[in-house]
Formats: sequence, structure tokens, C-alpha cells
Amino acid sequence: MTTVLQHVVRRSILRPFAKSFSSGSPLVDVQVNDKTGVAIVKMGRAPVNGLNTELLGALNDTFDSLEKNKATGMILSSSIPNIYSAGLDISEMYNGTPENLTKFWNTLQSMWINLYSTPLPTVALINGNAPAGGCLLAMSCEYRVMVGSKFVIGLNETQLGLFAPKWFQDTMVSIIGPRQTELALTSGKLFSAQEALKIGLIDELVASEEEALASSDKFFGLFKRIPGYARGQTKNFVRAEVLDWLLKNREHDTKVFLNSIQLPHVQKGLGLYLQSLKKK
Ligand SMILES: CCCCC/C=C\C/C=C\CC/C=C/CC(=O)SCCNC(=O)CCNC(=O)[C@H](O)C(C)(C)COP(=O)(O)OP(=O)(O)OC[C@H]1O[C@@H](n2cnc3c(N)ncnc32)[C@H](O)[C@@H]1OP(=O)(O)O
Repeated sequence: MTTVLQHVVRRSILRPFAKSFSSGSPLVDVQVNDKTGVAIVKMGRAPVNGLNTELLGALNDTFDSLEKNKATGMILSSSIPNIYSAGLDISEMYNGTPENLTKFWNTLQSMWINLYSTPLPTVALINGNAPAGGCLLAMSCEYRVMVGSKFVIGLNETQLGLFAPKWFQDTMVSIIGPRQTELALTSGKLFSAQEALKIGLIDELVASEEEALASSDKFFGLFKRIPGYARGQTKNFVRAEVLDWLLKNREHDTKVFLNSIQLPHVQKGLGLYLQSLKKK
């Protein structure tokens, strides 16, 4: 089978048949399996894959590029040991100008719309902690495999004095239901891997990255004989309600974010939280 992406080969081959391609950003590494057409997308923004405007934009461009170049599936993972993503980069939300905050939020919205609605089958290979925005990324994929039992995942926004936006919440509701989402979000719960498995927030818990890749292959294999259009339309219908809310309310959602995040007591809380993280 010929290579599905037309980009320039950039780095060495890591898996058999896998080629590295330039994602256009040093923050995102893309390797496409020549044989299957499945792309492994790895976030690599040290130290914790904080989702700033640049990384969000790079992810968005990558998703676009994979679709345009007819990849057959995508695995979203991280190249940073023990970290999937620490969520939104708090430095972007602390003391930001209204222009920068708006750009940041709009980039997040676009990235999520793209990821959540892609017709490609998607797997989150969660090889590290995935709080808040990191959990959102994983939840937006169709299948979640966590590697190792020492990591946590969840929407912990209330612990920071924030709230998870409606579309973050709705994404979780679609996976674990309203009752468990309400309990988790009001308390800002970060689930252990075992808890996440029990509640269905992750689909599998495995011991190694190799096992996770095998699970992903098995998941993609489910669609071998299913026409792509039928699969894509079905995914669209299932996800339409959650997606449509943001598509119809982007401006409102941005205003809510801007108004809330700039409140003096919210800014003070963010500053203290950042300090506490740095002091560790
Ligand atoms: C009426 C009031 C309403 C208010 C509502 C307001 C707004 C509502 C609208 C929108 C809501 C906004 C939604 C936000 C979602 C989010 O994603 S917020 C981010 C939440 N993330 C976290 O809480 C995770 C914090 N990080 C950690 O727990 C740990 O770092 C880790 C991920 C578990 C990793 O631990 P590890 O020990 O490996 O690393 P360190 O903790 O030592 O960190 C290394 C380095 O990285 C910095 N850092 C960590 N996380 C972030 C982050 N999210 N953003 C920016 N920077 C981060 C940390 O400070 C260290 O920095 P260094 O010391 O300078 O190296």
C-alpha cells in the first residue's frame, strides 16, 4: 500500500512499516503505518503537554491533514513520559489580554470540533496523567486505552475554582452518563485508572504501550468490512447533539469564557494554583 500522507519523511522508523511525517510543528509527531494507514499522533510539548494556542493549533492542523490525506485511523498519544496532557496551559489563561484569550479559546474550540467530528476512527492511547483538558482530548476519541495503573484522568476544574464548559461536560455525559458526570464534576474528581475503567471512562487498562497498540489495532479492525461513509455518518448522528451545541453557540461560549476567566478572584486563584504547581 502506498503512503497515505504526502509530507516529507522526517525521522527514523520506530515501528515496522511506520514512517514519520512532518506535522508542520515540532510539538506534534506523526507516524503513519504504511501498511494500515493508521496515524500515531504524539503530543510533545515539554514539560507537561500544556495545551497552549500553539499546540492546539498544531493538533488542529494535524487532524485536518490526516483527513485530507486519507489516513484510515488515528491514535492520539504523548511522547512525554508519564504525561498525556496536563490540560489547558494555565499560563495562557493567567493575565492574558482579551485578544490572546479569545484566540486561545477559539483555537481550542476549533481543535475540539475537528477531533470530535472527524470521520476517522480515533483511539486515545493514554500513557500518562490526563487531567481536565487532557481528559477532554481522550474523551473526544472513540476508544480509550490507558497504559499502566498509576495515572489519573478526569475533569478537575472545580478544584481550581473553574467550571468545565458545557461541551466538556456533555462529552463526559455521553460516556459515563449524567449522574456520574455530576458527581465527578461537582467534586472535581480525578479517577484512578481502576476507577476510570470501572465507570467506563476508559475502555481498557493495559500494562504496556505494545499492548495498547494491539488493542488499538483490534479496535480499528472492527471497521475493516464497514463502508467508511456508513461508519462516519453513524458517528455523526451519535455525536450530533453534543457537537451542535458548540457549533451553534461558539460566540456565546467564548463570551462566557472571557467573562469568567477575567474575574479578579478567578485570576487570583489561577495565579496561586500556578505558584503551587511550580513550588512542588
Ligand atoms: C464564578 C467563577 C467561574 C470561573 C470559571 C472560569 C472559567 C470557565 C471557563 C473555562 C474553564 C477553563 C477550563 C480549564 C480546563 C483545564 O484544562 S485547566 C488545567 C487543569 N490542569 C491541572 O489541574 C493539572 C495541573 N498539573 C498537574 O497536576 C501536574 O503538573 C501533572 C500533570 C500531574 C504532572 O505532574 P509532574 O509532577 O510531572 O509535573 P509538575 O507538576 O512538576 O509540573 C511541571 C511543570 O509544568 C507546569 N504545569 C503543570 N501543569 C500545568 C498547566 N496545566 N498549565 C501550565 N503549566 C503547568 C508546572 O507549573 C511545572 O512548571 P515548572 O516548575 O516551571 O517547570
